[in-house]
Amino acid sequence: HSNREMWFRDFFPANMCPINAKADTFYGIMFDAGSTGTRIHIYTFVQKSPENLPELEGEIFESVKPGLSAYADQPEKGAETVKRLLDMAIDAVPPHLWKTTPVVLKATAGLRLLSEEKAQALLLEVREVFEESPFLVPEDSVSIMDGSYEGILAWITVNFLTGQLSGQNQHTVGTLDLGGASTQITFLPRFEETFKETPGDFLTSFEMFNSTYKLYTHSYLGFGLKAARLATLGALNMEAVDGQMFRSSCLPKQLEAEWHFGGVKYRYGGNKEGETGFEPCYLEVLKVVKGKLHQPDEIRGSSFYAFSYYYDRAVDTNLIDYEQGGVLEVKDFERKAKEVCDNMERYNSASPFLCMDLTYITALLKEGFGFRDNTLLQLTKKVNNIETSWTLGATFHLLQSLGLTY
Ligand SMILES: Nc1ncnc2c1ncn2[C@@H]1O[C@H](COP(=O)(O)OP(=O)(O)O)[C@@H](O)[C@H]1O
Ligand SMILES: [Ca+2]
Repeated sequence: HSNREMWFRDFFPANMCPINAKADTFYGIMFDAGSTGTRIHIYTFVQKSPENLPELEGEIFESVKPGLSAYADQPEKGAETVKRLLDMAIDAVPPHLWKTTPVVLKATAGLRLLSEEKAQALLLEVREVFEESPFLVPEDSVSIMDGSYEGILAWITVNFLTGQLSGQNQHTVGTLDLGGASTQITFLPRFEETFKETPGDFLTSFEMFNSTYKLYTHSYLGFGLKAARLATLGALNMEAVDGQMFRSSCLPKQLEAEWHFGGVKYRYGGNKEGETGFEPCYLEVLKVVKGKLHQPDEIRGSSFYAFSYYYDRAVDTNLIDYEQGGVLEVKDFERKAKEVCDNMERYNSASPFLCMDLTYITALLKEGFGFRDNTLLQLTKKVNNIETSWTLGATFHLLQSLGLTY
């Protein structure tokens, strides 16, 4: 707009100015290619004045299952799922803003676990879908995200949404993300001790909104909930063994079934003659986590935000409400694990993996990260109606790199 057209701006409060209402709205499209599903987040921002940060106005969210890695041998079909989601953005973004709206896809642990060749074939097909769209396709718009970014960006999202990244008196909160194939822990250390006793590759400096944050973050590949199921069954990285039956005391005795993950078929079942229940199950699961994770002393007493499968399993067992979320203690997961595992017949109609999943979450929190029984977990799916996902942090980072914000 020329200055002449905008002369009346000064006569209106910014948010009532008739031109402001639309002229300074812009969009960002971020795809989360997770191991269990692909999701599109279309964010709307409003730049109310040039000297302030743009404000997040809203989000449109949609998802499909399974994830891209399920199309390891049909990359074109995989990219087709992305195209269908991108069509939503065509409807959501006004046509005159298409060519300035960036679109980016970041894949997480599902693609990290595929062979380089298969992963690249998928990414290439997705890139073609983007190039054929009317949106702005930045360099490197389709990639596998580094695990440490996954944690950092989720931390940025949660702390931005809870208002901890603006103004003084920042009381940031740590984040726990439990995906299908990997799990992340991220927090801002308060004690010098933590920096001293932490391996260097668990610490990253990150710049956002004119501040530098030195964060503790790590992504454990193969420690997501579904990968942990395979590890517990002894089936992780066992692609070669066809038709083998994997048994566990964490599954209903009479169960025999098949399961597809990452394009591989697994047969699994309960301990027909042997033991079942929480005690033997906990011992099995313990083998997967014990001694495998770094335990920062500082986190033992502090509270964390937890989402993804922590949230889903807490909902499944009525520990929290699906809409509201809630606050739990680590020991609540253990109590539920015992209840479910020691009464497996009663929970048969739910997922046969419920006992194993809850037991794994308990072991991961206690023996993996070293949390106390009474550590508080804030379970949230949305804050102010925005999904608590790394995608928002990634979109801020993207806007920053495009010079649209700082
Ligand atoms: N928009 C979302 N925000 C936060 N978590 C989500 C969202 N969509 C799905 N999830 C959760 O992510 C978990 C699945 O992890 P996923 O992202 O597929 O695997 P990974 O992170 O290991 O690649 C599920 O618990 C699912 O509820
Ligand atoms: Ca994820």
